[in-house]
Amino acid sequence: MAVEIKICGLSDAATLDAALDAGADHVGFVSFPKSPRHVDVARAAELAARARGRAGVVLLTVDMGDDALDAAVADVAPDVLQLHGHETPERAAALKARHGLAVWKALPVSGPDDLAAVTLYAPVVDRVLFDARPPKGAALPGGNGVAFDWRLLDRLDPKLRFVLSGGLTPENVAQALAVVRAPAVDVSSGVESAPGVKDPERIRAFVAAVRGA
Ligand SMILES: O=C(O)c1ccccc1NCC(=O)[C@H](O)[C@H](O)COP(=O)(O)O
Repeated sequence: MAVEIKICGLSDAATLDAALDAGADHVGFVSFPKSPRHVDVARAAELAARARGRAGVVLLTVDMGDDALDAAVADVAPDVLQLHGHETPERAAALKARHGLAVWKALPVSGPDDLAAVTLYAPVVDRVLFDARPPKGAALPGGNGVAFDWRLLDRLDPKLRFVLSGGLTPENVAQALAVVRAPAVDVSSGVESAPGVKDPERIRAFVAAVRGA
Protein backbone atom coordinates (compact mmCIF):
# COMPACT_ATOMS: atom_id res chain seq x y z
CA MET A 1 0.00 0.00 0.00
CA ALA A 2 1.26 3.50 -0.81
CA VAL A 3 2.78 5.43 2.06
CA GLU A 4 0.57 8.38 2.96
CA ILE A 5 2.20 11.79 3.08
CA LYS A 6 1.31 14.73 5.29
CA ILE A 7 2.85 18.13 4.66
CA CYS A 8 2.46 20.14 7.85
CA GLY A 9 2.64 23.83 8.67
CA LEU A 10 1.37 25.21 5.38
CA SER A 11 0.37 28.84 5.62
CA ASP A 12 -0.17 30.22 2.13
CA ALA A 13 -2.06 29.26 -0.97
CA ALA A 14 0.97 28.87 -3.23
CA THR A 15 2.74 26.29 -1.12
CA LEU A 16 -0.54 24.58 -0.26
CA ASP A 17 -1.13 24.21 -4.00
CA ALA A 18 2.40 22.84 -4.40
CA ALA A 19 1.62 20.17 -1.80
CA LEU A 20 -1.74 19.32 -3.36
CA ASP A 21 -0.36 19.24 -6.90
CA ALA A 22 2.52 17.04 -5.78
CA GLY A 23 0.00 14.56 -4.38
CA ALA A 24 0.14 15.03 -0.61
CA ASP A 25 -2.53 12.94 1.13
CA HIS A 26 -2.89 15.26 4.12
CA VAL A 27 -2.13 18.92 4.68
CA GLY A 28 -1.65 20.36 8.14
CA PHE A 29 -2.41 23.79 9.54
CA VAL A 30 -0.81 24.79 12.82
CA SER A 31 -2.83 26.72 15.38
CA PHE A 32 -0.17 27.62 17.93
CA PRO A 33 0.78 31.30 18.15
CA LYS A 34 4.39 30.66 19.17
CA SER A 35 5.03 28.78 15.94
CA PRO A 36 6.43 30.45 12.81
CA ARG A 37 3.83 28.31 11.00
CA HIS A 38 0.86 29.54 13.02
CA VAL A 39 -2.22 30.49 11.05
CA ASP A 40 -5.24 32.09 12.66
CA VAL A 41 -8.58 30.35 12.40
CA ALA A 42 -9.81 32.49 9.51
CA ARG A 43 -6.70 31.74 7.47
CA ALA A 44 -6.81 28.04 8.34
CA ALA A 45 -10.45 27.95 7.22
CA GLU A 46 -9.55 29.58 3.87
CA LEU A 47 -6.70 27.16 3.27
CA ALA A 48 -8.82 24.20 4.37
CA ALA A 49 -11.53 25.15 1.89
CA ARG A 50 -8.91 25.27 -0.87
CA ALA A 51 -7.64 21.80 0.07
CA ARG A 52 -10.96 20.10 0.69
CA GLY A 53 -11.61 17.12 -1.55
CA ARG A 54 -7.97 17.01 -2.67
CA ALA A 55 -6.31 16.03 0.62
CA GLY A 56 -7.26 15.39 4.19
CA VAL A 57 -7.28 18.57 6.27
CA VAL A 58 -5.42 18.28 9.57
CA LEU A 59 -5.86 20.95 12.23
CA LEU A 60 -2.96 20.88 14.65
CA THR A 61 -3.47 22.20 18.17
CA VAL A 62 -1.50 22.15 21.40
CA ASP A 63 -3.41 21.75 24.67
CA MET A 64 -6.20 23.95 23.34
CA GLY A 65 -9.21 24.55 25.58
CA ASP A 66 -12.76 23.56 24.68
CA ASP A 67 -14.08 27.00 23.69
CA ALA A 68 -11.21 27.76 21.33
CA LEU A 69 -11.30 24.27 19.90
CA ASP A 70 -15.07 24.37 19.35
CA ALA A 71 -14.66 27.61 17.40
CA ALA A 72 -11.66 26.37 15.41
CA VAL A 73 -13.32 23.09 14.47
CA ALA A 74 -16.53 24.87 13.48
CA ASP A 75 -14.69 27.28 11.16
CA VAL A 76 -11.97 25.06 9.74
CA ALA A 77 -14.03 21.84 9.52
CA PRO A 78 -10.95 19.62 9.53
CA ASP A 79 -10.95 15.91 8.77
CA VAL A 80 -8.41 15.25 11.49
CA LEU A 81 -7.56 16.85 14.80
CA GLN A 82 -3.86 16.45 15.58
CA LEU A 83 -3.10 16.85 19.27
CA HIS A 84 0.49 17.91 19.80
CA GLY A 85 0.55 18.84 23.46
CA HIS A 86 0.16 17.01 26.75
CA GLU A 87 -3.38 15.80 26.06
CA THR A 88 -4.09 12.67 28.09
CA PRO A 89 -5.70 9.57 26.56
CA GLU A 90 -8.94 10.59 28.33
CA ARG A 91 -8.80 14.07 26.82
CA ALA A 92 -8.05 12.64 23.36
CA ALA A 93 -11.01 10.26 23.64
CA ALA A 94 -13.28 13.06 24.88
CA LEU A 95 -12.29 15.30 21.97
CA LYS A 96 -12.88 12.53 19.49
CA ALA A 97 -16.38 11.99 20.89
CA ARG A 98 -17.14 15.72 21.16
CA HIS A 99 -16.14 16.59 17.59
CA GLY A 100 -16.76 13.31 15.80
CA LEU A 101 -13.42 13.65 14.04
CA ALA A 102 -10.44 11.42 13.51
CA VAL A 103 -7.85 12.20 16.17
CA TRP A 104 -4.10 11.78 15.79
CA LYS A 105 -1.98 12.04 18.93
CA ALA A 106 1.64 13.06 18.70
CA LEU A 107 3.96 11.14 20.99
CA PRO A 108 7.47 12.47 21.68
CA VAL A 109 10.20 9.88 21.21
CA SER A 110 13.78 9.94 22.37
CA GLY A 111 14.26 6.48 23.85
CA PRO A 112 12.65 3.06 24.22
CA ASP A 113 10.63 4.03 27.31
CA ASP A 114 8.65 6.55 25.29
CA LEU A 115 6.92 3.76 23.42
CA ALA A 116 5.01 2.67 26.53
CA ALA A 117 2.53 5.47 25.82
CA VAL A 118 1.40 3.69 22.66
CA THR A 119 -0.63 1.18 24.64
CA LEU A 120 -2.51 4.03 26.35
CA TYR A 121 -3.32 6.06 23.24
CA ALA A 122 -3.67 3.48 20.47
CA PRO A 123 -7.05 2.19 21.73
CA VAL A 124 -8.62 5.67 21.78
CA VAL A 125 -7.16 7.57 18.81
CA ASP A 126 -7.11 6.91 15.09
CA ARG A 127 -3.36 7.20 14.71
CA VAL A 128 -0.35 7.91 16.83
CA LEU A 129 2.24 10.22 15.32
CA PHE A 130 5.78 9.55 16.46
CA ASP A 131 7.75 12.79 16.59
CA ALA A 132 11.19 13.48 18.01
CA ARG A 133 11.14 14.76 21.57
CA PRO A 134 11.91 18.51 21.35
CA PRO A 135 15.43 19.54 22.34
CA LYS A 136 15.75 20.95 25.89
CA GLY A 137 14.53 24.54 25.97
CA ALA A 138 12.82 24.34 22.58
CA ALA A 139 9.93 26.76 22.21
CA LEU A 140 7.87 24.35 20.13
CA PRO A 141 6.66 20.82 20.84
CA GLY A 142 7.03 19.98 17.14
CA GLY A 143 8.37 21.31 13.89
CA ASN A 144 11.91 21.27 15.23
CA GLY A 145 13.54 19.38 12.38
CA VAL A 146 14.96 16.80 14.77
CA ALA A 147 14.96 13.08 14.03
CA PHE A 148 14.95 10.22 16.53
CA ASP A 149 16.47 6.77 16.16
CA TRP A 150 13.98 5.14 13.79
CA ARG A 151 15.09 1.68 14.96
CA LEU A 152 13.16 2.36 18.18
CA LEU A 153 10.02 1.57 16.18
CA ASP A 154 11.30 -1.90 15.24
CA ARG A 155 8.92 -3.79 17.45
CA LEU A 156 5.65 -2.03 16.92
CA ASP A 157 2.49 -4.05 16.49
CA PRO A 158 2.29 -4.41 12.68
CA LYS A 159 -1.39 -3.51 12.88
CA LEU A 160 -0.71 -0.13 14.53
CA ARG A 161 -1.74 2.82 12.35
CA PHE A 162 0.98 5.37 12.87
CA VAL A 163 2.69 8.33 11.28
CA LEU A 164 6.48 8.70 11.25
CA SER A 165 7.61 12.26 11.81
CA GLY A 166 10.50 14.34 13.07
CA GLY A 167 13.43 15.59 11.04
CA LEU A 168 12.38 13.95 7.79
CA THR A 169 13.68 15.52 4.59
CA PRO A 170 13.70 14.75 0.87
CA GLU A 171 17.23 13.47 1.45
CA ASN A 172 16.57 11.04 4.31
CA VAL A 173 12.96 9.89 3.97
CA ALA A 174 13.75 6.89 1.75
CA GLN A 175 16.29 5.72 4.30
CA ALA A 176 13.76 6.22 7.11
CA LEU A 177 11.23 4.10 5.23
CA ALA A 178 13.83 1.41 4.70
CA VAL A 179 14.24 1.22 8.49
CA VAL A 180 10.59 1.69 9.48
CA ARG A 181 7.79 0.35 7.33
CA ALA A 182 5.63 3.36 8.18
CA PRO A 183 2.16 3.58 6.68
CA ALA A 184 2.42 7.38 6.71
CA VAL A 185 5.06 10.10 7.00
CA ASP A 186 4.85 13.73 8.06
CA VAL A 187 7.21 16.62 7.37
CA SER A 188 7.40 20.29 8.16
CA SER A 189 10.78 22.00 8.46
CA GLY A 190 12.42 19.53 6.06
CA VAL A 191 10.50 21.13 3.20
CA GLU A 192 11.27 24.72 4.18
CA SER A 193 13.88 27.24 3.06
CA ALA A 194 13.65 29.08 6.42
CA PRO A 195 11.53 28.53 9.56
CA GLY A 196 7.91 28.78 8.48
CA VAL A 197 8.71 29.32 4.80
CA LYS A 198 7.70 26.29 2.76
CA ASP A 199 9.69 25.58 -0.40
CA PRO A 200 7.62 24.17 -3.31
CA GLU A 201 10.69 22.50 -4.82
CA ARG A 202 11.45 20.67 -1.56
CA ILE A 203 7.79 19.68 -1.17
CA ARG A 204 7.89 18.09 -4.63
CA ALA A 205 11.23 16.44 -3.86
CA PHE A 206 9.87 15.01 -0.61
CA VAL A 207 6.79 13.53 -2.26
CA ALA A 208 8.92 12.09 -5.09
CA ALA A 209 11.35 10.57 -2.57
CA VAL A 210 8.49 8.87 -0.69
CA ARG A 211 6.85 7.63 -3.88
CA GLY A 212 10.17 6.28 -5.11
CA ALA A 213 11.07 4.57 -1.83
O1 LIG B 1 5.39 22.82 13.13
C1 LIG B 1 5.20 23.53 14.12
O2 LIG B 1 5.57 24.72 14.17
C2 LIG B 1 4.53 22.95 15.32
C3 LIG B 1 4.27 23.77 16.40
C4 LIG B 1 3.66 23.28 17.53
C5 LIG B 1 3.32 21.95 17.59
C6 LIG B 1 3.56 21.11 16.52
C7 LIG B 1 4.16 21.59 15.38
N1 LIG B 1 4.43 20.76 14.31
C8 LIG B 1 3.94 19.41 14.32
C9 LIG B 1 4.11 18.58 13.13
O3 LIG B 1 3.25 17.77 12.81
C10 LIG B 1 5.42 18.57 12.41
O4 LIG B 1 5.19 18.22 11.09
C11 LIG B 1 6.30 17.52 13.10
O5 LIG B 1 6.60 17.98 14.38
C12 LIG B 1 7.60 17.32 12.32
O6 LIG B 1 8.29 18.52 12.21
P1 LIG B 1 9.70 18.55 11.47
O7 LIG B 1 10.66 17.81 12.32
O8 LIG B 1 10.01 20.00 11.38
O9 LIG B 1 9.50 17.91 10.13
